[in-house]
Amino acid sequence: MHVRHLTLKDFRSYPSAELALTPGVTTLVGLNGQGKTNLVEAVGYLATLGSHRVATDQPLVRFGAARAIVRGAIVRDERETMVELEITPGRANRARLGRSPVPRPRDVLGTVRTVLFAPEDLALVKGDPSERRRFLDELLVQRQPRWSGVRSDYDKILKQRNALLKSAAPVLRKGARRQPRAGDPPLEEAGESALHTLVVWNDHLSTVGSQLLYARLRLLRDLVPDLSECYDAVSAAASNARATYRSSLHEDLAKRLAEGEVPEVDELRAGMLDTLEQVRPNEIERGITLVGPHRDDLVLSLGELPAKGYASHGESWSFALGLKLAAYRLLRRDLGDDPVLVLDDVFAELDSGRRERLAGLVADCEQVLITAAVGADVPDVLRESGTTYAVVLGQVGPLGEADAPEAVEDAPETVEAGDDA
Ligand SMILES: Nc1ncnc2c1ncn2[C@@H]1O[C@H](COP(=O)(O)OP(=O)(O)OP(=O)(O)O)[C@@H](O)[C@H]1O
Repeated sequence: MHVRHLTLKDFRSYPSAELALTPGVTTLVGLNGQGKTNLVEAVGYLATLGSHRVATDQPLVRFGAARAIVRGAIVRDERETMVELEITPGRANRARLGRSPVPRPRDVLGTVRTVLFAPEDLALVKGDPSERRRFLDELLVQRQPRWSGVRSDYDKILKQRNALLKSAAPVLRKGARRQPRAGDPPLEEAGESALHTLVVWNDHLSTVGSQLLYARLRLLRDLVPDLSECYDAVSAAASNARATYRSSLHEDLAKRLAEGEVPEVDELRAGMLDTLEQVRPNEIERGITLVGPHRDDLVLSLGELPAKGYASHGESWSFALGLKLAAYRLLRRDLGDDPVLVLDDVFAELDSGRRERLAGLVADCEQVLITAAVGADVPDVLRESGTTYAVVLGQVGPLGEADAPEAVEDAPETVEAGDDA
């Protein structure tokens, strides 16, 4: 698939912009702060309803404007679909597919799929577990959009359960060490009722949580062989790069998951319920849910060593890139179609060997969107086979022969993108 046309209205720094795109490689070159990343971020938003740079929508709306619009014409199997998202912070976002509004923005997921690699992805290796969970879950949703609903259900249940743990802590403490069984002496009424409510939330949490966990484990099983290959291809080393699942379930089950086993959903659900019972006093003490996919992690390792804390800077880059390229391959295989590959500000961070090898790996992708402050950082093989634009103060124009930053500053005319004309 590819994006044929991108329209922005009050998105980031753009009052308005129209950008025509073609299959193959498009490189956007410009000095810092000119609006290159804003353009590819918009493409990513169409695919994920989120940004790789910020967790909320507010910064995506041009400062002073009330709402932003991102619209893309997406071509897949020679059929074109228009997808439009209206971003209104503080209110429900709206979406259209073709000419028709859809009930919820997430109904457009799957129209365009992207794999985006950016400097922020270094956090996949060096950052908190939440970064790796997000990577897995976003890939899950790109693979099968219905997981977006499951994720959101899980988050809602978790929120409610945490609220209960906090609000009912004093009464729950009294019954914390007790399993409610027939014949037990009664707790005082409030404690009894809170405990039963907690048991109901355990049920919801484990039902939805086990589905999410199962989906993650299957995804990981499919991703790992490509991860090792992609890492080696980028770094030209035989590294044995691996990713294993670290679960918050009880030790026996967690050990099996770490070994790559994917038990049935029912077993995961039972394991989650058991573990919730075990940790109940601790949960009540702390007022948070300690078991479930939201507490899990992905352990990345190179040979015998964990990547986090041990991998060099270059190795960490290769690892993050390996994960993203593996995600690309997985989606390509699953969909029988290429997602749009976005490489945002990546080449400047890589040594020349990694640049050239990455170029070789992505040259056959249906559409690759690249941003770079210095055009010369992007391997010739990519720039020569595709189109290069200069981005200057939010204007996108032809670059011509030269690609030095000075030349970008002097880019003569602009096409397609412009002010609020
Ligand atoms: N919501 C917003 N409203 C107005 N301007 C914004 C908004 N968000 C970001 N900007 C501005 O957009 C400009 C361009 O940002 P962008 O990240 O696209 O630059 P870039 O060309 O990719 O630069 P770099 O090479 O440094 O990564 C920045 O100067 C930033 O201040």
